[in-house]
This record gives sequence, C-alpha cells and structure tokens, in this order.
Amino acid sequence: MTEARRPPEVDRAAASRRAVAARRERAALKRDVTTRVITPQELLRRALADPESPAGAMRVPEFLTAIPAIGEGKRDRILADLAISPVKRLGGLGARQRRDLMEFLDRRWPEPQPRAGRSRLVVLAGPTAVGKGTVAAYIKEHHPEIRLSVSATTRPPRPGEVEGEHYYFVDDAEFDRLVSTGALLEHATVHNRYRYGTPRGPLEKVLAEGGTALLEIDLQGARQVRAADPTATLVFLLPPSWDELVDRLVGRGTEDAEERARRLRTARAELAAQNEFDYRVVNDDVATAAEEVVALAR
Ligand SMILES: Nc1nc2c(ncn2[C@@H]2O[C@H](COP(=O)(O)OP(=O)(O)O)[C@@H](O)[C@H]2O)c(=O)[nH]1
Ligand SMILES: Nc1ncnc2c1ncn2[C@@H]1O[C@H](COP(=O)(O)OP(=O)(O)O)[C@@H](O)[C@H]1O
Repeated sequence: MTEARRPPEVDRAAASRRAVAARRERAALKRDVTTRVITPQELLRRALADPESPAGAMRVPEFLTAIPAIGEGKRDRILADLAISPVKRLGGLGARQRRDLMEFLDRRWPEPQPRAGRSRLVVLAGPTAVGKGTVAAYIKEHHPEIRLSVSATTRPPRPGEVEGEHYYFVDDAEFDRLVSTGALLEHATVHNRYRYGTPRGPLEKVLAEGGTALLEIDLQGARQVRAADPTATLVFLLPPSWDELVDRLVGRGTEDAEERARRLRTARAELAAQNEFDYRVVNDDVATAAEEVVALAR
C-alpha cells in the first residue's frame, strides 16, 4: 500500500507518535538549558540553524521559562519588551527579533570568554560521571608529556588500583599531616565522604621543568587552585546533554540509586559554576574532547 492510500487512522496514529516524540525532544532540550548543560544562546543558535529541529519548533515562552531565573512574570515582560508574540516559535523569529533576543541573552547571561595569559597548570573539572577520569586516562595514554597529577586520598583502593599510579592511599592521620605541613596545593572532602588532595611537590617540579601538569579534581579543588594561582588554566567538562549525564552515571554502575540522586544534585550545583572556568569542553566523543583539552593546555 502506498503512503497516500493509508487509512486515515494509521496516519493519525503515526502523527500522534511523532508529536509525542517531538514533545519529548523539546522537554529534553529545556532540561539542558535549565540544568545549564547548554547556554540559552546555544539553544537559540541551534533553532536558527535548523528551524525544523526540536529547538526550532520550541515556542519562545517555553524557551524563556527554561532559563534559570525567568518565571512567568519576567517571561511576559521580556516578550513585550522584545515585541515577540507568545505563539512564535524560535525557528520562526524574524531577523530583528532574532538579533534582539540574542543581544538580550548576551547582556543578561554572558557566555564565558577565554582569558589570556594562562599557565601550564591545567585543571580539569566537571560534574560527576561526565567522563573526567576517562578523558584524563586518554590524555595520559596518548600525550604522556602532559603529566597527570596523582592525588592523595583517604578512600580505600579499589581492585586493580595501584599505589602511586592512581592515587596515594593514605589514612586520616597521614592526610591530616599532609594538610598541616602544607604538602597539598588544595584538598577537599568529595561527595561528603573521603578526602582528596593534590601533592604540591611533584607539581612544582613539573612546572619548574617547563612541563604541563593536568589536575583532575572536583569544583572545590578547582576554586582553591584558582585562588592559589590565578593564572592556572581551568577547563570545565560538559556532557552533551543532561540525559546523557544521567545515562553515564547509571551505566557506570558504581553507585546505588540514593548515591546517584545525591551526585546529580551536586552536578546541578557544579554546572551552575561553569562560568568560573576559562574554557568549556563538551565530552561527546572521548578522543575529540581529550584533544581539545590538550590543545588548551599547550
Ligand atoms: N579536590 C580534589 N578532588 C579530587 C582530587 N582527586 C580526585 N578528586 C575528585 O574526587 C572524585 C573522585 O571520586 P570517586 O568516584 O571516589 O573516585 P574516582 O573513581 O577515582 O573518580 C572526582 O570528582 C575527582 O575529580 C584531588 O586531589 N582534589
Ligand atoms: N564521551 C563518552 N561517551 C560515552 N561514554 C562515556 C564518555 N566519556 C565517559 N564515558 C563513560 O561515562 C562513565 C563515567 O565516566 P568517568 O570517567 O568515570 O566520569 P567522572 O570521572 O567524570 O566521574 C563511564 O562509564 C565512562 O565509560
């Protein structure tokens, strides 16, 4: 049977399935903006590049309320100020409306700009399960000239983990001693459990020899490194989407449901801090993301 001869109820069912799928895609995109996995500008750029895409099909009021800090009242004022009808879709905005909306977003939520004069002390941070460890391992394997800092931790070793290679495994008393003698550049309690810190000695040696050091640490640590050395290069690793982040955390299978929920709450807070970083890299493909980090480190 050809397309044209299909009974109408089949077409209706197919159309309703397509509508449900499109709604789901728009909801996922809104979640990406709400959780700050993508900037509002990024969503608008996608909509303008392809008006037929889920981003292009999103209505402007829906888009605006996905942005953190915009409620219904603010949304209506913005629509009035920019003279945009509430039934408009992002993909259907006129040239002037596109420009005004983009300028408005740039004014209110400036996207981070790369800062000049960065040093060879490179910090890689990002939300749980975004792939920091995977990207760092790739860099270690393919770019051995970039020295991966080995942290001290009070966490017990997991099967296969090697002392001095993955971590320096220490007890609480030894960690206290490292802190009190100033042996750590930064240290933090991560995920409310174990303590982790970056040994200062090996790092200073690498930098003194003109090498590049990569620190894979959490947000608290990144902030302390920034305070200790304002020229450090801070890179924030982002997931391609919020749903993908959740999938990676579940897929890794190393945390139970309660721990996963706790880490996802922390992830939201960490994503909200990404503007403190010099660069953002999306970890869609591991090799591509790792090479981007390497290029920034050079
Ligand atoms: N501040 C800080 N965080 C660290 C350091 N080393 C590792 N981390 C962070 O601690 C977390 C490690 O969590 P966990 O899942 O227990 O261990 P993993 O499997 O080795 O990542 C990650 O978020 C790391 O980025 C460090 O030296 N300092
Ligand atoms: N680019 C990617 N594409 C698909 N899966 C990835 C990617 N990067 C990492 N992963 C997977 O996501 C999970 C979390 O990665 P991991 O490196 O442990 O994250 P983190 O160190 O940030 O907590 C792992 O199962 C890993 O294999």
